[in-house]
Amino acid sequence: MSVIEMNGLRKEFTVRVRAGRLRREKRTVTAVDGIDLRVERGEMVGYIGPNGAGKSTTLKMLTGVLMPSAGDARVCGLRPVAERTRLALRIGVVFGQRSQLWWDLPLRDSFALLRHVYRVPPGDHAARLTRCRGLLDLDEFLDTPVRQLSLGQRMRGELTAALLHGPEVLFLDEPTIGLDVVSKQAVRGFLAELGRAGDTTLVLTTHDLADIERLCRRLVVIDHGRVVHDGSIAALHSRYGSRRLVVAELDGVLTEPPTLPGAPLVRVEADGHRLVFELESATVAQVVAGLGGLASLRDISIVEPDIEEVIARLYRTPAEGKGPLLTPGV
Ligand SMILES: Nc1ncnc2c1ncn2[C@@H]1O[C@H](COP(=O)(O)OP(=O)(O)OP(=O)(O)O)[C@@H](O)[C@H]1O
Repeated sequence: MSVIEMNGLRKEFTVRVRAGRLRREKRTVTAVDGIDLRVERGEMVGYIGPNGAGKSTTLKMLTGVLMPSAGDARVCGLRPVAERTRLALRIGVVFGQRSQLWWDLPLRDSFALLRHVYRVPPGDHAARLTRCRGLLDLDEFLDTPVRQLSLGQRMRGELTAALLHGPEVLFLDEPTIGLDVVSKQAVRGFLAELGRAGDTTLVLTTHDLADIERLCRRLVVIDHGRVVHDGSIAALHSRYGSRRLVVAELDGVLTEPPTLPGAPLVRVEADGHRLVFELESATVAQVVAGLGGLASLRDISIVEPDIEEVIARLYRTPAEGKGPLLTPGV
């Protein structure tokens, strides 16, 4: 059995919108539009999409905060809303904008309280806390009231709080939003370590694609509440035709642009001393060999395709049958 299952999961909101100077009309906003997805134990899934795509709404349905309008979700075999209390013992949730810590208490006391809330055996609690203290460098601010923590420190506290009861699934909504480079690295390193251990399933929404590149082998992209891509980052690159580039620095300048089979020349820079080729079917070795016969090579480098660029292209591509987000209500 998959640890997360969604079958035709759908969520609509009824909103009132202005329709003229004094009139207001009811409209239905389709936030999640029939998602079918399975996540297996130990997977690390990046769940991304443009603003308003339906990411947070999906996570809220999976964590029992929101009731689906239609379809069905199961997390750890449980129905999130109907079995919310049981589910809470088996999942951890970190929502970047919200806190599960006690504002006036030092972190250490929040952690102690959580042990009682979740009825965690003292030995398990102590072992998990020791691990988090080491990996997330908590010791410096363990005795500081949460209200005095910086965002990065608080986020490290939130991650710890979400893990102390040993959840099987961890849902993270924008865990690195607003963090400085060092805190981001700490959080990513910690999550990567958690993923490597293999017993926690991770679902992560983020607008920071470096999070995804660092952490997730599987990428689910949603737009207008529908899945528009489900697969690896490499699959995304090949689907959108993004290829690696080879940049060759030459000692001299060629009189004619070189033609290399399987590696078209995409641009010439530095007054002809730098040539950039796209690797279509040729290998780097073939490009080097082909160029070596024509000019003296000073340096060669490979540029990986830029994920930001691919994702931007994906967001701009209209999904098949993508309807308007707002439909008149009934
Ligand atoms: N409580 C609500 N009432 C009405 N509309 C809502 C509600 N919550 C979300 N929506 C709408 O549902 C759509 C999806 O919102 P959601 O917050 O799930 O998107 P998101 O992908 O998480 O976006 P972001 O990246 O901006 O956080 C949006 O059009 C949003 O305005």
